[in-house]
Amino acid sequence: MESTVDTNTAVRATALSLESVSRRYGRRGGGGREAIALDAVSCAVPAGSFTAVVGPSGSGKSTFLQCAAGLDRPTAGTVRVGGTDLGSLSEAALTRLRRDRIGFVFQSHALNLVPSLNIEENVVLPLVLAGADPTDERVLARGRDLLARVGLAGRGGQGPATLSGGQQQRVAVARALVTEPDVIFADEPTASLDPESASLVLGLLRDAVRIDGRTVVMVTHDPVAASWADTVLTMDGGRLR
Ligand SMILES: Nc1ncnc2c1ncn2[C@@H]1O[C@H](COP(=O)(O)OP(=O)(O)OP(=O)(O)O)[C@@H](O)[C@H]1O
Repeated sequence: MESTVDTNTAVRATALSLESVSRRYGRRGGGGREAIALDAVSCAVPAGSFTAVVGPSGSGKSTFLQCAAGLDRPTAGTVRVGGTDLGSLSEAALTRLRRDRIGFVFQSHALNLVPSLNIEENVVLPLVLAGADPTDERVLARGRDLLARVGLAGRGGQGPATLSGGQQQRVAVARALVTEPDVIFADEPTASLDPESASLVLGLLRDAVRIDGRTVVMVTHDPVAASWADTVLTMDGGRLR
């Protein structure tokens, strides 16, 4: 096992930190000005909190999430997840960190789940990718427990296509919880849902924070969704307001 988790309590109390993180994009074809999607952004997200990142279109929300979650590498600055400097990791180590210590819920339920796997297999997929035996009773029990938690007990043997969009997003939340990650990143998780389904998904994310002490960072353009968070970070022109 890699000893990447810092045992210093002060460090562990911050689940995610960005220090002067910038992400610049060169103009296509090389001419003209570069785009500064993130401009020296610094913030510290405490463990066990629910943070929403809001702001107008093009303000840098997606770039913030991509850099914070190790899906993109910043041009400058430092991102730490659970005390680990993502910039110090090789691509392979970064992939392992994303798999084991970060949970993801994406915007489109169609993109979240693997259609060829049943619902329970989707939930335990991060454990199986990390080497767990999918037939191990403890793995199966964990999948069943999480499906019950998101209100889908007994549906594990079905395919994702048999569920509504809102139900599929609840499966995605269950999967994001399965590894007990340091941070769960949610990118517009309710964008394609009706208000009732959206409330169920947001309630599950809030419970993950309140009951399990998980840390959730959610990008949204929806003020109602943002109102479920403890802290709202507002982006404007690549900066935090
Ligand atoms: N691959 C890229 N190449 C060039 N510019 C980019 C690229 N990705 C993003 N940008 C620019 O960076 C800025 C921030 O984009 P970003 O997608 O992070 O904003 P956003 O707040 O998530 O927007 P939206 O709410 O519309 O998704 C925008 O000006 C965008 O045009």
